[in-house]
Amino acid sequence: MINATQKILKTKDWQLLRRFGRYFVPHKKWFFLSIASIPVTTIAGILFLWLVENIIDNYVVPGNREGLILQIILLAVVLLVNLLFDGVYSYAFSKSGGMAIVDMRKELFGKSLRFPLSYFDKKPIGVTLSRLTSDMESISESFAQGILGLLADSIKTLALVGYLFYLNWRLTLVLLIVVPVIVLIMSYLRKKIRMAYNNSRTSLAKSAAYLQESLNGMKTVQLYAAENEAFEKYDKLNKEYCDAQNNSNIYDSALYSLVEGITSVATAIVIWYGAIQIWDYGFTLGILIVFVTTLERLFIPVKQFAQQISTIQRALSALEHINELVDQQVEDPKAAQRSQTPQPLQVREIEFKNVYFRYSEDSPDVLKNVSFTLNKGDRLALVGTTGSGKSTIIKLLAKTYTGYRGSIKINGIELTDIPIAQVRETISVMQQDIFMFNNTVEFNISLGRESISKSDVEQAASFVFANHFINQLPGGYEFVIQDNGDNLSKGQAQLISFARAIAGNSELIILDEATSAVDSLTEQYIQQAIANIFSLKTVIAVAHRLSTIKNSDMILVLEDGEIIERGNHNELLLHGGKYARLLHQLQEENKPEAE
Ligand SMILES: Nc1ncnc2c1ncn2[C@@H]1O[C@H](COP(=O)(O)OP(=O)(O)OP(=O)(O)O)[C@@H](O)[C@H]1O
Repeated sequence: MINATQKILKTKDWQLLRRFGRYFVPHKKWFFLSIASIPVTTIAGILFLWLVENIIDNYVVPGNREGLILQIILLAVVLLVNLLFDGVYSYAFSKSGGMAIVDMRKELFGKSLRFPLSYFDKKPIGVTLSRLTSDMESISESFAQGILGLLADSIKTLALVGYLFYLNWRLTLVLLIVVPVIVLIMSYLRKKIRMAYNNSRTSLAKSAAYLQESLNGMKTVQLYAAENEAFEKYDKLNKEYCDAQNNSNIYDSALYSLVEGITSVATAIVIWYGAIQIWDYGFTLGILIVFVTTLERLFIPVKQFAQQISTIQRALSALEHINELVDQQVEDPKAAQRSQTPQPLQVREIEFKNVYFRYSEDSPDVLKNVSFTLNKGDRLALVGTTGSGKSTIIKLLAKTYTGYRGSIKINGIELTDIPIAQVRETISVMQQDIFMFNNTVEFNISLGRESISKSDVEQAASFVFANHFINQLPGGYEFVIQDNGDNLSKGQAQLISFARAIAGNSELIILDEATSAVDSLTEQYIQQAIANIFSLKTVIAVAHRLSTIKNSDMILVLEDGEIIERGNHNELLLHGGKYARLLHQLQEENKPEAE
């Protein structure tokens, strides 16, 4: 049966199993305990049969009452030992498997926290979610029901077959004729099962991704009365999943029924041939009963083998999916080994030199020949129409994306040579789309970073004028912000994001200014907060506010990925080019703010 298992599993599967086998190493104690109990249960199983034969042929048939009780007690003891060690086997095996899967989940979640953001651009969150939840669950189930049973059953069956050969080799050979037939059927259906199961996992991941996206975008869905469309799309995806699942079940059932049918026919043949053996070769009744008992015992694992293989196929398919996560490059492979977070760089100079960038090989350059230099304390504003490449400059500097051509240096060191963790410690990005965690105001500012104390949080909030509104919230810093900041105004969320960036104490602040209009008091706070940040830090701002632009030392005007104008506010106004037109447009759009 082990050979059959090897045939059923391909080399790639063995590689997968070997790859994931390393998670068992720390729990090998339990694993070996379970393995050690297999010989005990195997010997107990054979001993049981031997005792049955002995009792029937030497006590029951000759009517020998003396000593029968002792034999029966022995039989019971052997059965109990068998049961006990069966229990030890399952417990220890499940324990090692369970712990290995917990470790695997922990490691992969930790790893996915360090996936490059570009990974999440390409893969819907729901897909990763489904890998870490349902695929893991599937492995855990298959592990307990598939591999666990298969291992013990294979050894027990081999021992049983050996014993049957010893009792009567002819009858045993007849019995074994069915095995190659079963193996052939299983090899044929294996591919189908794997394919069907793969399809069902993929459609589950798709529908999970859509579900997650719809729940996240619930407000938009409801406000645009798009519930029916969302429902229909989910219904379709759900049906696709159901169909894929059905397909997988059909192959599963076909496999099980075929094996069941073949074993029933084989049982009939064996009973017929066994009867002939009794008439012609003087079989004892004891051996006949042992054979009939063993037939059942032998075919139970053979039948389960089919089930176990299909469960293992499921696990392998889930492992294949999870393998994609294992193979996914993380942003900074050495980060996990570092015990301390790296020190931020003391920024003296940032230099972009002839930088070109495109998001993928087959798309056009979105940055072309971008060059500029920024010194400590400088305030740089990036302006330009939508899609001109402002945010891309920031994403490159923050190492959200790599693969630029040209040179980007901080303090003369090429960005590619600076570990990503150090870049992130050096730079704080105030994002336009602010993500709020379902947690307190304090957590949303500190983000749980150990180096940031409660007083750091309060200082940062006062520095950016967020303390005024925070103190008015019920519970102040303990006020719980709902999912994505639904119970805060846009302006308040912006102030919290300012405090979040300042609390990190980074020297270089990147401000991706939000365009959303806020009330005039909050606007005043925001402008004062930006003025405070400008007075203290080196800042690069994707600027939309006139005040931010005017207060910058240098303005870069971007168009279609290129810097078309550069200078300060007055110089650019005098020049009367794109900047002057953009400014005019801004003043028109935002009359109350224009000075
Ligand atoms: N993740 C991405 N994948 C592919 N293309 C992208 C991606 N992000 C941005 N782009 C493209 O790169 C170009 C520059 O985008 P970028 O976001 O830098 O512009 P922007 O000037 O910041 O615009 P806005 O003011 O609207 O935020 C655009 O054509 C955009 O479609």
